[in-house]
Formats: sequence, structure tokens, C-alpha cells
Amino acid sequence: MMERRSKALVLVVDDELAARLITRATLEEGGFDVVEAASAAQALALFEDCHPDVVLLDVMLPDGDGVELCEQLRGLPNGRDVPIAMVTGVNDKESIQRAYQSGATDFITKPISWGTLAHRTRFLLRAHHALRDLALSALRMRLAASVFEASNDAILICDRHNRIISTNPAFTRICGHPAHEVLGQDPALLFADVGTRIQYQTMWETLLADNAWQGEFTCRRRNGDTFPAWFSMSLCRDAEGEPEHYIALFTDISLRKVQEQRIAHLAFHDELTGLPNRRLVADRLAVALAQAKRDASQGAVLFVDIDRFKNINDSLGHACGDQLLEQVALRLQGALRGGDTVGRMGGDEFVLLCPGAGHGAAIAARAQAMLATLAEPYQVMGMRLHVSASMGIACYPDDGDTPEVLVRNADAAMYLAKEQGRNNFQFYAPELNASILSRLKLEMELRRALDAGQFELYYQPKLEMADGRLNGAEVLIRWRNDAGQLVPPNRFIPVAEECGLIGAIGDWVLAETCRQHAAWRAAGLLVPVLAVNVSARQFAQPEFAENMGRMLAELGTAPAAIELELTESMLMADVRRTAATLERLKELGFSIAIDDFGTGFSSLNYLRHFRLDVLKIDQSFVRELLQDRAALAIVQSIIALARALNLQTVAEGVETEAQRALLQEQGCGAMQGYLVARPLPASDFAAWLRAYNKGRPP
Ligand SMILES: Nc1nc2c(ncn2[C@@H]2O[C@@H]3COP(=O)(O)O[C@H]4[C@@H](O)[C@H](n5cnc6c(=O)[nH]c(N)nc65)O[C@@H]4COP(=O)(O)O[C@H]3[C@H]2O)c(=O)[nH]1
Repeated sequence: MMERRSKALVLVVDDELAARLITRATLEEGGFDVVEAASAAQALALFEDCHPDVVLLDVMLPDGDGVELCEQLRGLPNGRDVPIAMVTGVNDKESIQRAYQSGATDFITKPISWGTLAHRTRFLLRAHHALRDLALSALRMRLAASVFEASNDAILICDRHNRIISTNPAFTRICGHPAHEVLGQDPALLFADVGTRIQYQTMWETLLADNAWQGEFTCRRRNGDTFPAWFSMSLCRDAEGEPEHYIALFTDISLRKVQEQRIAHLAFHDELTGLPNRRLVADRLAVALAQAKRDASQGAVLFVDIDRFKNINDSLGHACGDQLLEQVALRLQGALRGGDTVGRMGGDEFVLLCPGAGHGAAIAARAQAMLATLAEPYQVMGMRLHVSASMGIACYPDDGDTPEVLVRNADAAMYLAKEQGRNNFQFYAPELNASILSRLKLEMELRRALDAGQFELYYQPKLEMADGRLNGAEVLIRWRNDAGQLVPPNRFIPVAEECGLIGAIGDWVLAETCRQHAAWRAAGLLVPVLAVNVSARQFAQPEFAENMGRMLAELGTAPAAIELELTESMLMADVRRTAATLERLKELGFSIAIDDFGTGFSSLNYLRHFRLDVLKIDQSFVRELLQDRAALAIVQSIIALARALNLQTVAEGVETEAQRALLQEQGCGAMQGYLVARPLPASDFAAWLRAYNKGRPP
């Protein structure tokens, strides 16, 4: 970068010393700095060194022609823009002609008028600067014009009297008006409705106060259509500060508005059916509750759930399920009365909100009619589907005074309707207390869990006390519920037993255990005997032993690979049958353990007649072992009993080294518990096994 000079620098090129001296003196006197060159070569070198602001160049040079030098200077990177004046003889027309052709800016004739030389040079410089500024502003104008022309936003310029003086192509594209139609007009012709008048006035006030305004107007196109537009207005003032031009930039925001509306709609509506969603239902319910409070009226919330919807989804596909839901939504909408709302809560659940629904009998009649409508056959993807629904009803204000409580209670009543055999409605009753409801709900979820593959198996190793050999592993079920939480078996096995699901769950556990066993074996792992828990209801099946044998044969697993854990109470229910079943199981090759031994009421006498292999000492005794002498005494007698009956003993829930040492001292055969390992998911158990088999129990 060149430093800014305080004086302009003139390069004087002349071979005559006297001429150079006078020129220098004259120019310095006139306020210039001067550098001199006596030849073309010197001039070129100096030019590149000093970057002069003006060059005065004599046509005749000893080592060449001044015109050629001019051409050479113009070819240099910083030589294109420097004013060059050729000094020629007064009649040397040919030189003047050549000088202009070579790019000279001006010429000065000899004899030089010394009195005006400095002025002439200054003028040359000023003219040159003016030309440069002009070129620059022309460039800016061209850029501005192309922005104006190419802009996607409409641009409208008005004069100080607010008459349109210019529009761009985007204006015509957006509004449909050719420029000539609107020139001289008031831009108010664009604004569509009367409602915008106040806004129009506010816009003017702001524009005049702040010189700028932004906002939305509804505009009208030439064909009469209206559209929302976003405006950015600015006001340009003249030197006196008076308004000179108004500039409006605007763009059609119809699309953006549609998208905004769609987003707003989606926030409160279900995308599939277009019905209000959970949030909007809660909102409407809050309004209805407030209204009911004011006029002491009663209303109802009906919770509707399609029966066995999951089967339809799974067997016929989601597209089919979606179409069914759309039709259900239509039927529910058809059943509405003025002021009612129907919303979709998600999945196959709908809620009807009926303010002022009246007394119980009236609601019941409506519910019945609705169920009948929903049970009419559906035509979905060329199929005729028969579907029913279950409905729970909560009335307000009696059954709740907040949207959450009412919906929850209607939902609970719906579970009762499912429990009552589906395709019916039930009213919420306070007797449906929390524990019954949560049990009903658990049962429903449990039914779904099996189909949804939400069960997982964990494996907990058992070790021999004496030498730490691997004695086996217990298979323990876990349920990963909809919320992704692991539910322990004590929470759901009793419910599964009561509702009869335990059979299917037990079959799944056995099949999954066998599948995993085979997979581990195929992967080269040494798998110990896997102990599977059997529930009372499974064991009570008439053909339990035969069924187990058949299932294992089908699954391709040898019964010797499986131990069955039964509880004392199961065995004692029907002693004769138990003896026969155990006999058959042993014949088939299973080994048998009694789980939680010591907690039931075994008749020790009968125990003798049962074919058993293992007594598992319940973890409650192990826990108390070190503190409670009675617990120690029970453990001692279980071990003695086992020894007398020739059974192995496995202590459950061994957590500490002290417990282990005492149990070993008492002669307990094996142990299971956190001291060895916690129950592990299949992959972790495989890793544990690998490490164990390498002789490094982790
Ligand atoms: N505090 C403590 N606990 C320990 C320790 N070591 C193991 N446990 C836990 O003790 C329970 C032992 O299983 P269980 O007596 O057969 O008792 C089992 C069994 O009766 C039943 N169960 C588990 N899986 C199945 C299954 O597949 N079918 C059936 N029918 N019942 C199952 O659920 C019961 C509970 O199982 P889990 O919750 O897995 O609880 C397991 C296990 O996680 C320890 O050192 N300290």
C-alpha cells in the first residue's frame, strides 16, 4: 500500500537538463513534489519506484520515443490510471495524434507556458480524480440497478408527494401491475381492506418519526386476489431534512403464513385424523369445567379405546390401522352434539367431551349408541372389518374437577370395560380404587408386552462353595415396559398368574432359554445348567411334565440342560400328583430344585417321596444369618435335611464374604448372590462366562 502523500508527486521526463530544472522549480513552487528522469529507461525505473501521481513526458528522448514510453507506462500494473501529459512541439500534430493513441491523458505544447504549468498539472490531476469518482459511482449505480432489477422482493419508490415513480420487475410479478400502470399513483391502491387503515396511519406516523417501518399489510393483486405481505419501508430526506423519497420493499408471505398456520394446527391437532389432540382436549375440558362451575351443570368425559386394535395393526399393517382410525374418528365426530369435542389422545384412544351431558341414564344411552355405531362393519382397503370399542365414563364435577383427574378416571373406567369383556361402557366409581385400577392397567400392559417382545432374560451364576466351580445359572425374567423401565418379576408375575398369562410367559421363558442355550453353545461357550422358574399355575397344568418334554424336544434342547425351580407350596397342593409329575420330569432328564426353601410349610415327611435334586435356601435366612440365631438354626437344619435326603443345597442372596464363610462352614454346597454376580443380561453373562472359563472369574 502506498502511503498517502501530502503533496502530489510529478515525474518529469526530459533529456534537457535546463528544461527539467525549470519544470521542477515551477512545479515545486506550485506545491508539487518532483522526481526527474533524463531517459526512457530511467523514467521506467523511477515510475515503478515512486508511483508518481502525474507524469509529464517529453516526446523526444535520447534512448527512445516518449510515445512508446507512454505505452510502456500504461502497461505497468499501476500505470493504467496515472494521468500522463505528453510535451510536444506546437505544430507536431502527428505526435499529438500518436500521444492520444498511446494512452496519454493530455498534451502540453512547447514552448511551455511556465506561468500556467502548475495550474495545468493540478487541473489534470483534478480531472483525473473526477473521472475516477464518476466511474466508481457509475459502477455503484449499475450494481444498485441490478439489485433493483433482480430482487425477489417487490420494490416501490415514491416521490415526496407519495406518488409512485419507480417499481421493479418483482413488483409486477407479485402484484400483477405493469410499471406504467402504477406510475404517478398513490401506493394505497395496493392495500386491500379497510381494516388496514389504522395500521396504514400508524405506519405513516412511525415512518415520519423514525424514517423506517416494518410490518404486515394485506395487499390486493391486479386480479383482485389478496395476499399478506411483509413490508420494510424507509424514508429518504433531502439536504434540508424534508422527505424526498419513500422506498417500500415487500414480499408475499402467503406460503409462510400457511406453514405457520399448519404448525399451529399441528400443535393442537392430531395429524392423522385432524381431531384435537391431547393438549387441546385438556384445554377445552378446562374451559368446560369452568363453565360447569359457573352454571352448576354436569358433563361427562368418555374415554374410548378400540378393542384389539394392535392385532389389526400387526396383522393387516399400519396403513390399514391408520385408515381404521380415520373412520373411527369420523364416526365419533358424527356422534357429537353442539358443544361436544372429540379428540385423539394417541394410538387407538379417543376422548369425547360432552358438556351438559345430563344425568347418568342419558349419558349411558349415548354411550350405548356410540358403541353400536363403532361396532358397525368398516370397509378398509377392500376388507370388511368388525371392530368393537370399550368405553369408560367419568362425570364432572363428581368424578374429578381437573382435566387430568377426569381423563385418568375415564381411562380407568375404560380398563374396567375391557376387563368386563370389551365392547361395553363402564362408569367410573370411587370404589375403583387406585390399586385395582393400577392392577387392571398392569394386566392390560402385560398382555401387550408379550406381543411387543418387551420381556428379557437375565442370568445369575451359581458357584460351588468348596472349589468355586460353576454350578449353574438361574434364569430371571425382566420386563422393559413402554416407558423403557425394567420391571422386576415380583411386580408382574403374580398378576400374570392371576390373569392366566403366566402360561404364555412361562412358555416364552423356556423357549428363549433354550434358544439362548443353543446360541451360546454354537458360539463355543461352555454353558452350565440353566435353572428356570416354574409358576404354580404352570405346574398345575394336567400334562405339565409331558408338555415340558415335548417343548424341549421341539426346541432341540436336552432336558438335562435345564433345571426347574418349583416352590414348596406348589408341591404340597396335590402331593400325589406332584410325586407323579416329578417322577416323569426326572425320567425325562430334568433336574428339580425347590426354590425359597424354608418359607413354605413343607411336610418333611412328603419330601422324602419326591424326586428332587436341590434345596435352595431362601435369601431371607441368608440375610439374617449373622445376626439372628434362629435363622442360623433354620439354615443348619435345612442343610442337615438336604444331606439326609441326599440333595444339594444352594444358598440364595449371598452378598457378603462373611455370609459365604459361615454358609460354607455349615456345609452348604453352593451359593448364588451379588457376591458372585448380579443377574446379568445375556451378552454380559456370556462375557462373564468367557472370563470364568478362562480361569479368571471376574
Ligand atoms: N437382595 C438380593 N437379591 C438377590 C441376590 N442375588 C439374587 N437376588 C435376587 O433374588 C431373586 C432370586 O430369584 P427367586 O428366588 O427365584 O425369585 C424370583 C422368582 O420367584 C420370580 N421369577 C423370576 N423370573 C421368573 C420366571 O421366568 N418365571 C417365573 N414364574 N417366576 C420368575 O421372581 C422372583 C424375583 O426375581 P428377581 O427380582 O429377579 O430376584 C431374584 C434375584 O435378582 C442378592 O445377593 N441379594
